[in-house]
Amino acid sequence: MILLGAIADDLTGATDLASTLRESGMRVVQTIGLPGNHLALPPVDAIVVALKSRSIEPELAVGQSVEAATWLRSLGAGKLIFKYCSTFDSTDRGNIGPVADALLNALGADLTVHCPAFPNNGRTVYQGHLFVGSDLLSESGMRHHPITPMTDSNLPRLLRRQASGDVSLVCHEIVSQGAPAIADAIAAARRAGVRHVVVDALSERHLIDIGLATADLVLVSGSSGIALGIPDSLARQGRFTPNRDPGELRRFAGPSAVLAGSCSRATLGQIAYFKSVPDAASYKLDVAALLDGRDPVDEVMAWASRRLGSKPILIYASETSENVQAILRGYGAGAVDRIEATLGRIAVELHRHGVTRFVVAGGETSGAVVHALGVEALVIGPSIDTGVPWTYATNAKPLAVALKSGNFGSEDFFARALAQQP
Ligand SMILES: Nc1ncnc2c1ncn2[C@@H]1O[C@H](COP(=O)(O)OP(=O)(O)O)[C@@H](O)[C@H]1O
Ligand SMILES: O=C(O)[C@@H](O)C(=O)COP(=O)(O)O
Repeated sequence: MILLGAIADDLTGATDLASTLRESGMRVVQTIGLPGNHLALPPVDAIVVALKSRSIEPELAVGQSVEAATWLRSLGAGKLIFKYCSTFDSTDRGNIGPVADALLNALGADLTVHCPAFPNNGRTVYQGHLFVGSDLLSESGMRHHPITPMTDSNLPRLLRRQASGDVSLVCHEIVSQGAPAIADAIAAARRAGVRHVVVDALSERHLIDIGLATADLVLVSGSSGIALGIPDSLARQGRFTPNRDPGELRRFAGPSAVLAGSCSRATLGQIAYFKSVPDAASYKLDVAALLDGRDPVDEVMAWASRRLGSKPILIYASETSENVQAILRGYGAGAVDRIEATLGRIAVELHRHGVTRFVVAGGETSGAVVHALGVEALVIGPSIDTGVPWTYATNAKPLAVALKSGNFGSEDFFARALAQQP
């Protein structure tokens, strides 16, 4: 039996949430999609189901999310989290509003809260407006996102366009008074027939208070920040005792490797830093040659096998956004799938050559790599950086993976991750 279930709309977002729960003393497993019945799981307090539902058709996202919710409830989860991106990645068609509505219906619940704030990564909500650092969401890089361009920062307005039922705001003036004031405001919203309540949050303190104030809600939604207060609120209800070591660092013998397909600014900085580390070796895939039909895997493996075990290695396809745009103009949108598939095949070859620890940069890239490696579920270990833990495959021979959302991690992330797993 589990206490808590979560449905995440992407893989690295799921890992981010799972890591937040683990940091509060929960034993957590993340499944890659909805697992089959055969999957054997260790005893855990929470399960996070990582879907890939952020940008698929709303009907599909709704179907998969409800199926995941039904499974999590059948395992005993008394409370569910719907995790989406801290930049509220969605369009007027969804998928945040439709999925939240469908989950409310499936759970027989009347109201949920929404809070994408993630203060540690600069995402805050003030008067219902989402900020990325000091910029409104609509003035951040997210306004140019290729699939979910965010041109409005007003969360209640965004939700009114996507969801059914009334939307209201619990603003900073109330949130800053603490959990009882937030709970009163939510109760008033419920009496007024509101279905979706956006809650301001500028700090982790606010998020913890929101967790305490929503103890009786069966569904909460937001970024990983929404989970900060939940273990504590379950503990206060006498339902959870934090584990002293909820997912220890596991050390596996064998070499390690970094694979990067993310082209985000943070990842490009991490690659540049890694290349400056004495003794580290890096290999840049010739993406144009790959897309012209030359298979690079044998060449990469010849390069890697000379270094495996003696040096930390990085293999990457990542490029600046101008170069990526040029590749996409030249080779079409299908290019990204071929790059992802190639990194997946390289991961399989490296694993066959004894690599037991992978650091992977990029949400889609991580999906391709864990899929290629046949990973079905990951036990969550200690965090390397905000939102990025070491994780351990439950069904493969010794295999540790650190899946990094493109935007996450400090400059020395790769080197630091590998240093934790010497
Ligand atoms: N040189 C390149 N040119 C074009 N696309 C690339 C290149 N390198 C990687 N990609 C693709 O860019 C995408 C990056 O997305 P993702 O892995 O989700 O990273 P992030 O988390 O930063 O968004 C992947 O689909 C990857 O295959
Ligand atoms: O909430 C967040 O910012 C992350 O958990 C997340 O979902 C990141 O998504 P990608 O940037 O698409 O990896």
